[in-house]
Amino acid sequence: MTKAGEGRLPGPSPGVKSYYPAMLDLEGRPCTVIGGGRVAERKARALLEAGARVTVVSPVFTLQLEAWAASGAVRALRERYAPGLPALAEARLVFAATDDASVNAQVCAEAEALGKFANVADDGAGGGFLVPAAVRRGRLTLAVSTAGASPGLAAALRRRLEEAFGEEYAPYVELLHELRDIVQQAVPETGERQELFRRMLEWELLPLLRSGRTDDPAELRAELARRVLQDPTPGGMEAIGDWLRVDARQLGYE
Ligand SMILES: C[C@@]1(CC(=O)O)c2cc3[nH]c(cc4nc(cc5[nH]c(cc(n2)[C@H]1CCC(=O)O)[C@@](C)(CC(=O)O)[C@@H]5CCC(=O)O)C(CC(=O)O)=C4CCC(=O)O)c(CCC(=O)O)c3CC(=O)O
Ligand SMILES: NC(=O)C1=CN([C@@H]2O[C@H](COP(=O)(O)OP(=O)(O)OC[C@H]3O[C@@H](n4cnc5c(N)ncnc54)[C@H](O)[C@@H]3O)[C@@H](O)[C@H]2O)C=CC1
Repeated sequence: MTKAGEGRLPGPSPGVKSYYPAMLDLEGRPCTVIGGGRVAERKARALLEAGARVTVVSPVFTLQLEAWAASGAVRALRERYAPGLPALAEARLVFAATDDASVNAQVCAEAEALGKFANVADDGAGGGFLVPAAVRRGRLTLAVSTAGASPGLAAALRRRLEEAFGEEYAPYVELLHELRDIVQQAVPETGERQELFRRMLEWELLPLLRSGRTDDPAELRAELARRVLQDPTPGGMEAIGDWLRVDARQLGYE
């Protein structure tokens, strides 16, 4: 560990664009996509998955965007982009996804002037933020970005992550979340809590949760919660680890 004041000042490596990774809560927040093609549809889909209020602006939409508009999932404004658009002024995030580079640049400039972050489909360096390729497993998100160097590589790595981190991670993370809440209530001392969390990560839960291996993740969660509450100590966590191994053997994995 370096002492305060020592070493190189934090900053991007020379010559390499260094983006700041963040998880945005867009639930209920207005976001506007300019354009109605394939790329606009992909951006709109990700926004809907995040619970944003989505407006799309374009004279023409894909069939999927049309369907979302008809069902009320998105608001569709059938017009070409022009500066001063209220849907842009009210948006938290702006996406320029038309096939016209000059329109995308205009959208980007207007968003910038209004102090908004924009994503520009044909100019990664332009707008303020990029969209990474992402794998979602419940509360777990794995995101990959190449800072615009190769979106195809980001997508390929996403596919590899999808294989390596299966659906079982969703109940796994849910389980850790629930047990974490329990330990936070039961153990007042931070250092002790950290030790328990560390040991929980050593439990062999993932093979148990892999599809078809345990009947009911909620039942397993309840049983683990009971055991954690009974003995919230490092020894208790060790004992649960042993119990899980025995259980795993009974289920026929070892
Ligand atoms: C800069 C960025 C801006 C942004 O859009 O945020 C951007 C820009 C551009 N993409 C282009 C092409 C393609 N993009 C994809 C796919 C994705 N592109 C995404 C993000 C980003 N793309 C941002 C950088 C992300 C990063 O690097 O970190 C993903 C990850 C997320 C998403 O869009 O949802 C999503 C994969 C999702 C997934 O599969 O999981 C494919 C593959 C496909 O379509 O299947 C191709 C064709 C193959 C190829 O060209 O590689 C072109 C050239 C257009 C042209 O030449 O005409 C530009 C413009 C330029 O490079 O300047
Ligand atoms: N960032 C990314 O992931 C990718 C970006 N691209 C880039 O994104 C651009 C768009 O790609 P696609 O969606 O496949 O094109 P597309 O041709 O399917 O769709 C273009 C859309 O822009 C709309 N549009 C055109 N002028 C407009 C205006 N003045 N106001 C509002 N809407 C307008 C059209 O109505 C159409 O809906 C491409 O030209 C390419 O440069 C391409 C592939 C991936």
